[in-house]
Amino acid sequence: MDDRVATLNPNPQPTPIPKSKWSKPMPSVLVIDDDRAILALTEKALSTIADVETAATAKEGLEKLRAGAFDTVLLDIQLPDQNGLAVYCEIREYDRRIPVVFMTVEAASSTAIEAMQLGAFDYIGKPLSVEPLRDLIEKAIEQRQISSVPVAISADDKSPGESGELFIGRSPAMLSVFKAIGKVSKQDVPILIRGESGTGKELVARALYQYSHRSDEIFLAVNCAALPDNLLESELFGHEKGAFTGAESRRIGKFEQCNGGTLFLDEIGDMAPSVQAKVLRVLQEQRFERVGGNKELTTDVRIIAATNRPLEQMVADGDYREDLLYRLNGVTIELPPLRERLSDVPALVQFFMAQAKKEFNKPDLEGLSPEAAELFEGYHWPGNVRQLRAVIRRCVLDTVMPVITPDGLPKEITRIKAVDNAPGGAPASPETLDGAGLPQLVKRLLAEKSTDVYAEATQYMEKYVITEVLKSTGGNQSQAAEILGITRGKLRDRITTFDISLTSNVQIG
Ligand SMILES: Nc1ncnc2c1ncn2[C@@H]1O[C@H](COP(=O)(O)OP(=O)(O)OP(=O)(O)O)[C@@H](O)[C@H]1O
Repeated sequence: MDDRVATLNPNPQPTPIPKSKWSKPMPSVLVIDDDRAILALTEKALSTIADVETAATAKEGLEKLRAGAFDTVLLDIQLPDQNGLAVYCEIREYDRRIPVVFMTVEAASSTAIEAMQLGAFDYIGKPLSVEPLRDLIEKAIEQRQISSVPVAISADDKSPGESGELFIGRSPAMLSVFKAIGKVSKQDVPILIRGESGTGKELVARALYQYSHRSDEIFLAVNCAALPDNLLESELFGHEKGAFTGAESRRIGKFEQCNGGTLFLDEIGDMAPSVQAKVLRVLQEQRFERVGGNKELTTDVRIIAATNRPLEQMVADGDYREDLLYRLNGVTIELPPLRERLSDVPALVQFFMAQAKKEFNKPDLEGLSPEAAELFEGYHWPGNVRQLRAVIRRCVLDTVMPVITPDGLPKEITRIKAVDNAPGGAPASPETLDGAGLPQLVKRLLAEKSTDVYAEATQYMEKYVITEVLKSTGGNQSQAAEILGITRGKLRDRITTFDISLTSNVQIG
């Protein structure tokens, strides 16, 4: 280890990486309400996540909107000089991609519901509570960033400009991906993006949207794995009042809200059969019903879907509808894992290094030493580009030297040569697979300055839980799936992913 580093930092503690959730330094939010107390409250509540501008009338709000560049508008439903819906229509006219969140007095006023049918982002009831407000506005800002930060496709060194993102790739595999994006973005057909986690599927979705004929229309994203099945159905298709316990008013779903626009369905492999059937119908006929409703609604939405799941295998296991796979699979863009295109690593390193140097204000940092660069190009990157980006950010933040040497790299990268260089193979974990190993694992990962603590700890827990349940069923996978509350296909998927051996881990046979 380098002496100077040791002297400067004898007991290295991982330094928290500042959140750089947004591509711009600080997003901006416009709040329009005639109640001064609400303006003061929202300004204070949102000041940690955004620059907040306020306006007390519709006129003032619309003037400010046109003069500034806002990422979200928080709008009172009833203003002294104009009705909220009319104001919404003017905002929409100006830029229909700015998310608008309504503040309502009744739980769900008919105006708010009408506005959502026209594409408003959401509504929130008064009196406002700080946490839910902040969460909702964060979601709205994220939506705005996803749809409006330009994704520049680059096979060379061109800069993305001040606020854009660069989609890097020079390998033949990535050049084919770029070609495919160019070819299909203007065709109004559903597209399925496939690839492991962290390979850039969301970037492809955003590029497809931005180069499409619908680029001035709304773009909404739904992560199908993030919601339980019944909530996902209601999120996508909406529900009627009284459709289920807790459905106190009508709710507009994403398919209705996104009419005319593009809907990005992330993790489309993680949908219950009932939701799969409804999505298939929208794909075939552009028709659906709200949950608990019998009125047939039509929508004109372009679907871009993404998954990292083995859909063909899931069809074979009876966990996924073949007709839905067939519909989705018409146009597919396949993103190869980073280990299969290691020639992209130098350009990615250069790009993320430049970003991190700027962000952490380290203009004198020269880059990676040749030995460190070689390790980067020899590593198998199980977390793909997301992991590479996180490692670079961590290294840039932590280094006190002008050049990053192997000593400054996380152990999983330097260890790899000695431990396991097999493509896709995860480095061996010294912790035993009993629940007690978790604190030990987290401690080790922190000491190693890992940039993948969440994924590694979650995998450890998942592997532990699945192994224990399999033990309890004597290796019977159907029973185990039932007890775990997951499908057999998902269980099989996990057994393969975590390399759970029924003989050595579960001790069957
Ligand atoms: N080729 C690339 N060039 C530049 N940045 C990239 C590239 N690929 C991925 N990234 C960056 O890596 C991170 C992960 O990408 P993204 O979210 O698109 O992956 P994903 O495949 O959608 O992952 P998941 O399946 O986990 O949602 C993002 O910060 C993205 O900007």
